Amino acid sequence: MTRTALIEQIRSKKSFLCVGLDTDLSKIPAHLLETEDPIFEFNKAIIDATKDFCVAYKPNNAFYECYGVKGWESLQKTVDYIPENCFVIADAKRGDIGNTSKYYAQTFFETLGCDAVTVAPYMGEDSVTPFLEYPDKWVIVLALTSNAGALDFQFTTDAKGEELYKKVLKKTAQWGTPENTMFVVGATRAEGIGEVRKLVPDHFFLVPGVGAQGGSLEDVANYGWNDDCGLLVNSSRGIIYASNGIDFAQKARTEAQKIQLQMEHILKEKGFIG
Ligand SMILES: O=c1ccn([C@@H]2O[C@H](COP(=O)(O)O)[C@@H](O)[C@H]2O)c(=O)[nH]1
Repeated sequence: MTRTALIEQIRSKKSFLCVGLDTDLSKIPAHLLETEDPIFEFNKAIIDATKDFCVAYKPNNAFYECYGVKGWESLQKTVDYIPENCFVIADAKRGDIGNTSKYYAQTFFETLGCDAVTVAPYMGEDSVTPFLEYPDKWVIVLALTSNAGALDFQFTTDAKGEELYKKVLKKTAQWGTPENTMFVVGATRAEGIGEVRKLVPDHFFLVPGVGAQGGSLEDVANYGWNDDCGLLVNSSRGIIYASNGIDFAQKARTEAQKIQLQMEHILKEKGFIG
């Protein structure tokens, strides 16, 4: 999906919500466990229930790969089921020497058919550029993450007092363009989002950390907004596990709609939609 098409989806759905498909067999309703493919059946119901309120879905690979071939099949069926007008992110956090990254790119863009894949940039330019060779596909670089461990490396400073995450941003932004590169910035780091926005004013951010991790949507919008919205805000557990009963899909729909309405309000306030 192109940037223009993504922006158009945000305008028409009045939403910049990404629903995270972190589908955990120990958390899904018991009745689904009796089906042939419980992960896919759960995802299918969640997608049907939330597709009116979000512009993106983000399956996290860990929840699928742990089941081997069967997990990959559930993932492939899920990606194939996601409507055409939704942006699909493989949250796989890959990146390796160039000739290996090339095959990761093939996996997520050609075989699986996702629009974007998350990449850890620690191995540098040759580990990221193979993902940038696909037209209309995206690399989403980990920049400032939402977890406690972000403090271990990302905020460490050099002799001039510059934090590592800022160096990573400045460098990785040069490898691609705002048409094929996004950055992961955690919602739990509101002021950090503002710092990142200063360095990369034009790029989209994928922002995990609202909902279960406690980040604030208002803060994200205040610090991370740009003229094209520039934000895809993810919530996984807060939506998909709103209930673990028979009503799970309906409850997920209600949660997604709640966030979409807050987003609509923000989009109006910013003058992005009428
Ligand atoms: O900094 C990061 C990068 C990735 N994630 C991922 O996003 C979702 C968040 O799930 P919630 O249930 O909404 O907390 C999950 O897949 C993480 O692996 C992140 O949280 N922070």
